[in-house]
Amino acid sequence: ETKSKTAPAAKTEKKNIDYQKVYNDIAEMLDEDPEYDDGSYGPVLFRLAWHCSGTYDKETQTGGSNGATMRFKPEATHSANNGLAIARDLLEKIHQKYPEISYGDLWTLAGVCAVQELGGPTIPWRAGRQDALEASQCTPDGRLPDATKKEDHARDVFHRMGINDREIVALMGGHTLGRCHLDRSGFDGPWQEAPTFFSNEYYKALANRTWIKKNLESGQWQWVDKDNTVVMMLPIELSMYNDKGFKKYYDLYAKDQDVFFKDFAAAFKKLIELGVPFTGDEKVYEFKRTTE
Ligand code: HEM
Ligand SMILES: N=NC(=O)c1ccncc1
Repeated sequence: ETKSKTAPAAKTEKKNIDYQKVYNDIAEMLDEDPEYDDGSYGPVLFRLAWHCSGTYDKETQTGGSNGATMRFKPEATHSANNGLAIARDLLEKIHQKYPEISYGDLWTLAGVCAVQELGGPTIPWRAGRQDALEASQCTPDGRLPDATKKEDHARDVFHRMGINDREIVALMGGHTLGRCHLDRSGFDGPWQEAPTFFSNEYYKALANRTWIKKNLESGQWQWVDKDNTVVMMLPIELSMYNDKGFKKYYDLYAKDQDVFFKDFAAAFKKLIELGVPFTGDEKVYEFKRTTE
């Protein structure tokens, strides 16, 4: 697999981009349509940041957030990325206001903003991603995880990125936000009852709810809570929860939200920085929304 060609490594820092203003504008946009899903664009923006990063392969050093190759087919229209044009189109409005920012920096900053503004931990972020000039050869096929598979598939996908077992379980807590959509993935519903609040409820749901199988009109099946069938889990998620190597971390995060927040922030920073050619002298931001 060949790396996509990126623009000359123009140092993004020298473009004097006011990243605080970009952050504030993204934060402002999150709840601009109260009718969208559960009232926030945060979850779909956060999913974009993960999907544009989760294609990384540490052996071939291909994929990842550098390049923002989801702007091009086949990635843009791949079924694993169904629904993410909503996020890319929302951020295109921000990019028109700040055309100097790379798409990879914009998409990952939006993921950080979504988590932080929805109550999650502070995630250190730095600029340095360059826009690819053309599509990458690495499509999501086999790179992003398949919800219908089992825990060994999850390990294959994340270990390929260089993400270890504890980091995998921490990152799965990202499902505390948002929901599945039948018309995007064929699955349906949220993982917890407050899907626009970042918390450790995802782990508590796995530990405390009683799960039964539900067949879906898409032809897929998923787990639903016996007592509240709105709340769901994907097939792979109960397989992961019951895996001996993963279970101790699920139990830890269900008991201690502070440890989850600390581990999630570190793991998500690692994920969105996979494969990015940082020089090492980029400024590291820890954003708080400001009103300038
Ligand atoms: C085994 C790994 C994973 C699998 C199989 C998986 C699968 C899925 C599926 C099938 C959906 C539903 C998409 C839709 O119908 O809209 C989804 C949504 C989502 N995923 Fe994952 N995911 C995984 C890991 C992650 C990770 C690591 C994160 C972030 C750190 C993440 C964040 C999200 C978010 C925020 C949503 C909701 C998006 C929305 O509300 O529009 N997922 N995931
Ligand atoms: N978060 N992961 C996803 O949204 C997803 C991953 C793979 N295939 C479909 C959807």
